[in-house]
Amino acid sequence: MVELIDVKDYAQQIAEAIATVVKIDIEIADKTLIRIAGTGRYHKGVGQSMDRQGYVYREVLRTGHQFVIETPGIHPLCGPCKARGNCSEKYEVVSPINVDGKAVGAIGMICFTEVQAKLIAENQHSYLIFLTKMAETIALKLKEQEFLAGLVSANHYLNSIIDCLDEGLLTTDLDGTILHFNQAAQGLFSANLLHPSSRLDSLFPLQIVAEILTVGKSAEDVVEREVYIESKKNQQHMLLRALPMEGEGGVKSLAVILRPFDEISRIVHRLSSREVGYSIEDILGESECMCQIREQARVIAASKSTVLILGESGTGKEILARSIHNLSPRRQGMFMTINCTAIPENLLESELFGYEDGAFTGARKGGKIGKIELANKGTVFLDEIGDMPLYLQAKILRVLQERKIERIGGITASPVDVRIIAATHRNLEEMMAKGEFREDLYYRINVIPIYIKPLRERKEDLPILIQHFIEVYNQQLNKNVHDLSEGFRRRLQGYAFPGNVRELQNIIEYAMNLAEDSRLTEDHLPVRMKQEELQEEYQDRFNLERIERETILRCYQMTEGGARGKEKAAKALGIGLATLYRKLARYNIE
Ligand SMILES: Nc1ncnc2c1ncn2[C@@H]1O[C@H](COP(=O)(O)OP(=O)(O)OP(=O)(O)O)[C@@H](O)[C@H]1O
Repeated sequence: MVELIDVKDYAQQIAEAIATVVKIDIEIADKTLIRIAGTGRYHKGVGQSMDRQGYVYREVLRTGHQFVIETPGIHPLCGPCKARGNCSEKYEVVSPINVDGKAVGAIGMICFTEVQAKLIAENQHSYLIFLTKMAETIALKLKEQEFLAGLVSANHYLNSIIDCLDEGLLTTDLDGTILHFNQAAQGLFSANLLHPSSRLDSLFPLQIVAEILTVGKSAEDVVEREVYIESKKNQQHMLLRALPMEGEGGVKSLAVILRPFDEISRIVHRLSSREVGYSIEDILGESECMCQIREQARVIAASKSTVLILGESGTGKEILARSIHNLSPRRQGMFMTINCTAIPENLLESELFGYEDGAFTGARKGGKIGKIELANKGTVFLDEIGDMPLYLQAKILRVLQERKIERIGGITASPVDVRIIAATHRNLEEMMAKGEFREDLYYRINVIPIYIKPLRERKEDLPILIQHFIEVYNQQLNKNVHDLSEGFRRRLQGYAFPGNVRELQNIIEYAMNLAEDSRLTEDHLPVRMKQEELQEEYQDRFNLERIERETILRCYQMTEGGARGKEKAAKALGIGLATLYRKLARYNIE
């Protein structure tokens, strides 16, 4: 809030101007009765309190009205004054200085001679109007000062808001001269590079500057480009966004916003990671293989070394890779899955490495960042690496060796800090032997190999996995299944699960959809499983030939052997001697 004292110099000028014209002394006080301006004998007392003699002023401030005192010293208002009856003043006119209807001070004309007093008395009306106008002039100055102070504080406020931003923000006119910038922007550039009136082309490459300035031509265009800024400490990879600032009369300036690229990846990761937040505890299984894998994942998570996960489709290679990432110090970074089979070969390279502006016909303007670069400070999961074409294997090898990435059409390689986890269901050694997989890459990625056995070789994991998927689908399908028929169990136990855990999950989902009560039975199994011949173990258990061979062997072993033994065995088995000889030969028993 601006006070009268804040415009005291102006008040003094007004007081002196009036005094010069009317040849009468002027005295101005604020609302606390401090003399803030004065001429003649009052000049000395500027800054002092009028508390003990300013009784007329006090009344003017209280009422907000103008007062004319024709008999100072004996007027009733002068009652408490110590100069009462002995006052040197001859005539006094005091006007309030009103701001928004409130008296914030008072201005008075004080006569010390009879001549002055007579002059005012004879022209009282004109003098009163004049003094009122002067009071209004001071009040206006005060309002103006208040308005300016408001502007200054709004400006401070806006500056502190833009200084709060983590993003670098700068504004420029349509010719590329910098108008304004925030602290974050200043922190980005080398000393003295960024200052009011510096030029955009001293901060960014000419091509980017040209693109930024095109934004000024239309209020709708926005330009987004990657830039590398030579900052105070090092080179910084930033995303630049330029947009027009619409003002009165159209676009007169542009805003340029700079964000660190890493941060963008982190945001993408935060937004996309919710459904993929696997932890190592989500990898179920009591088999020795699974227990060892969980243990190994915990140990290797902290390292940066490449991991190669081997296993058939659906064994959980991807969830293992995600768990390793989530256990690692890189978990704040991105987990980027690249399925080398799913992406057409001609697109895979640009997906992985990105490209520069104009790298090839049809390339997007401004270029494109590749997935490996996007995952900087995170993990890249190269799924089905066995399906990666040989020429790309060479490029991946370079990333692993040099920790640098070069975009298609690029001339320089930029550093990239990613951990690679590769996976495949294929036999890379066989592929290597046939020349389908690079030997050097194989040894680079095979630093920490992890093999996940197929589900049929770790059937002891079945109960916990079945239980888990039943719980999942009880929730999803709003069911209450908690029991399995013996037949259901036996079918699953005997099944070979060519699709591994993924197939088991599908089977349970299917059965849960059909289940009408709390029990899953054989009837709920997919047709392919019901039609399936009894599976390996089952087949094996009831295989007649095997049983016959074992019976003959056990029986013959109980005899003393030789011709006599064979006779005894044939008799015990209830078959002829010739049949026994035939079967012994067939089953290779001797
Ligand atoms: N040990 C496990 N515990 C819990 N769920 C598992 C396990 N293994 C696999 N799954 C589940 O099986 C499905 C397939 O897993 P995932 O995609 O990780 O397998 P993959 O080996 O990467 O398959 P592909 O090679 O076909 O890509 C997922 O739904 C996953 O949650």
